[in-house]
Amino acid sequence: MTILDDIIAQKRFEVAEMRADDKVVHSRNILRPSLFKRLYEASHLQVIAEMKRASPSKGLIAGGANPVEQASAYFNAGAACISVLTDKTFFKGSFNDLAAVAEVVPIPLLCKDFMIDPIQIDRAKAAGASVILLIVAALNDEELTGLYSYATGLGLEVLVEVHDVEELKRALAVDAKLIGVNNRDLRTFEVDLARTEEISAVFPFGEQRVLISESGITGRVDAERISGMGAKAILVGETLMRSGTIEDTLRSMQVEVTGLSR
Ligand SMILES: O=C(O)c1ccccc1NCC(=O)[C@H](O)[C@H](O)COP(=O)(O)O
Repeated sequence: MTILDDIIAQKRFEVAEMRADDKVVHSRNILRPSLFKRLYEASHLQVIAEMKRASPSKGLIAGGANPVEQASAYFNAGAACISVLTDKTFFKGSFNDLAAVAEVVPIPLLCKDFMIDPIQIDRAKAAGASVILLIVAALNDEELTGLYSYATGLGLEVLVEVHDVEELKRALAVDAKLIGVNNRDLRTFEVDLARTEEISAVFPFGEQRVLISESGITGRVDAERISGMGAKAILVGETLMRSGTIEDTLRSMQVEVTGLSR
């Protein structure tokens, strides 16, 4: 069993609980700008800034973090999108965190969770998300297609996460526009920015798609390296959560995109 298997087993249990319980966290439904458009048109690397208290690989990162304060700092520094980890068991997050952030920032909002069932997508939307995550490694082709069309049918954008070229092919088969490469192997926790390099070498940049690099990004030097690969955005959690100067740290990563991205 890998950690991803453990997480998915927990999600099956949570989905059963959601079906039995009609308690839904609602947020005001604010119309948010398109994340795809924002990233596609960007000349500088955009930051998807994550609210992350803990993780399976690092344990406690910022246990007492306040999602509203964190998101406000991200917004003030020009984040393109805010990602909120809503998983409770492994990341100490919640849909309440997402709903609280939705109340205070007007930019795209990503519900970062391990989606295996439409009811989770309903909950994400109700809590104010405008973007959801689908992890190719956690879904078969039928599930990926079904959840992708369910989410887009609700007017949500979908970030499809891949880790290798085979998974990229599966993401392209559902016509994903926002494709994230997770530099962290979710089975072994090994982090290597070369994962984004590998995917960027075969990425169809000419087809109105954007490449996003996720995980293990520690600062400006990493951002410069990734911008040279043609990625339009980075998804950053731990580095921002541990920073004593969140706004400066975030701004330092908004470097010019130097790679071929269109
Ligand atoms: O972060 C983990 O340990 C982890 C383990 C298993 C599944 C997912 C995991 N993280 C989710 C993410 O994708 C990251 O939170 C996100 O990309 C930000 O990563 P980082 O900047 O390294 O905190």
